[in-house]
Amino acid sequence: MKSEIIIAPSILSLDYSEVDRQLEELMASDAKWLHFDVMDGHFVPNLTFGPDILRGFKKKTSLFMDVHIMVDDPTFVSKIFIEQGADMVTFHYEAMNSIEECIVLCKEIQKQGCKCGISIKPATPVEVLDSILEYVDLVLIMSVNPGFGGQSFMEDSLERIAYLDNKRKEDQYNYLIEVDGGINDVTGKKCIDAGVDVLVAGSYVFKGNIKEKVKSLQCQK
Ligand SMILES: O=C(CO)[C@H](O)[C@H](O)COP(=O)(O)O
Ligand SMILES: [Fe+2]
Repeated sequence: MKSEIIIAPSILSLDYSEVDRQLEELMASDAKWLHFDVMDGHFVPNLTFGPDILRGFKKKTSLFMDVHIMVDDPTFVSKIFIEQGADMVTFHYEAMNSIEECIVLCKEIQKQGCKCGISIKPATPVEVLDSILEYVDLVLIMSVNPGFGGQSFMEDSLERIAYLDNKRKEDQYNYLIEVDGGINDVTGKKCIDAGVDVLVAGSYVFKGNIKEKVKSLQCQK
């Protein structure tokens, strides 16, 4: 079955002196999601947006809000962003004490009416996620070390995507597979071939013509 790839431009790379114009271009593009990177300066060495910024974006656009929290305390932070209208909250396995604790938080997020994703950094073996796969709505494979936009795609992410795609077919799970970091028209195509459903792209989309850049990433599975 063919399904459309979802493009999730990351607002980490938005030009904040031209937010209105860039958002309008984005809304006129084929992008259906907006990827919202939350960094706390501890889990990753960078600081980004708080919940008020999400509320502001919600007033401007009806794009699906894909909130990626790179924080030490996902239980506390997820609640705050759900209250401000997150449609999906994706937290990191590495920020939690165990996979059992991840499953508990996943269920709590879903109970609050939000979809839940789980993410792993490049150095974490993908198999650690096996027991949470039946519960999550999305798995996010980080294809760079989280913290900054503009880094190069790590090629071994492709095997991790293929593992999750096979597992989903074998065990009839329903999660989406998302990839984040160094995505452009070349690396994006490789990820699609490996089985990805959602491409996050920051610097690639916001440098140049946004509509054309989104289109160049969008193709059929
Ligand atoms: O989570 C992230 C960084 O931690 C961002 O979503 C990601 O880096 C997007 O930027 P780019 O497409 O430029 O790599
Ligand atoms: Fe991200």
